[in-house]
Amino acid sequence: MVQLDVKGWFVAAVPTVGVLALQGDVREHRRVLESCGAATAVVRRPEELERVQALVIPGGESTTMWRLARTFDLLEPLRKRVEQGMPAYGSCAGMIMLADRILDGAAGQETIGGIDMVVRRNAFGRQVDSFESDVEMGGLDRPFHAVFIRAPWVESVGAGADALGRAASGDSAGRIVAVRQGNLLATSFHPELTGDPRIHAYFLEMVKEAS
Ligand SMILES: NC(=O)CC[C@H](N)C(=O)O
Repeated sequence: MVQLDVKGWFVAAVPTVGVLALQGDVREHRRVLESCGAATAVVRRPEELERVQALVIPGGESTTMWRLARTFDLLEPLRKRVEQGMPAYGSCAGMIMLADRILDGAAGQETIGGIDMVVRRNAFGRQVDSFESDVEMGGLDRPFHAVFIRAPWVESVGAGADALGRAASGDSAGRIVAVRQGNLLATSFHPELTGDPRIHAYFLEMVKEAS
């Protein structure tokens, strides 16, 4: 968003971070982003996508998000923006949406893609529906206490993607749960639910570097 002062002079270009609002915990992400000083907007239509400089894809249900993205003619515009380098962060269902390949998807389930990784849906959910674990994250000063809800895990990452975070405790210790590839970031867990803004702040640094 280009900002003008009262006389119409250009003062600064402040990136607006969109939150994909087809389904999922949109409000919680907006709250954390805004607490970190970001300007946010909801994205449900292609015109709204055009007006944002970055995008957060919330947790929820990836099969529903995929179907609604098709219905609202958003899937191709989302793919195009990601290909053009728009910074995007996906949490849980959002991680699934950013994966190039998924396992245990619904019949015909499509993603936006962009991160060279294989993500297994509901992987942790086969053990327990939800749990908490510390995550060791590259780029963060100390472990992140993370909440997982019917969460995916990352089976493998390709050469271009960086396994940024791994579960540090419990049965799933060592599993990849955070990945970065260029301007794209994905986590299996829900940092918007725990009151620790460091993942969102990390993403906003990525947005700043890209703009
Ligand atoms: N909390 C979540 O976002 C769960 C993700 C969900 N299991 C899915 O497949 O999309």
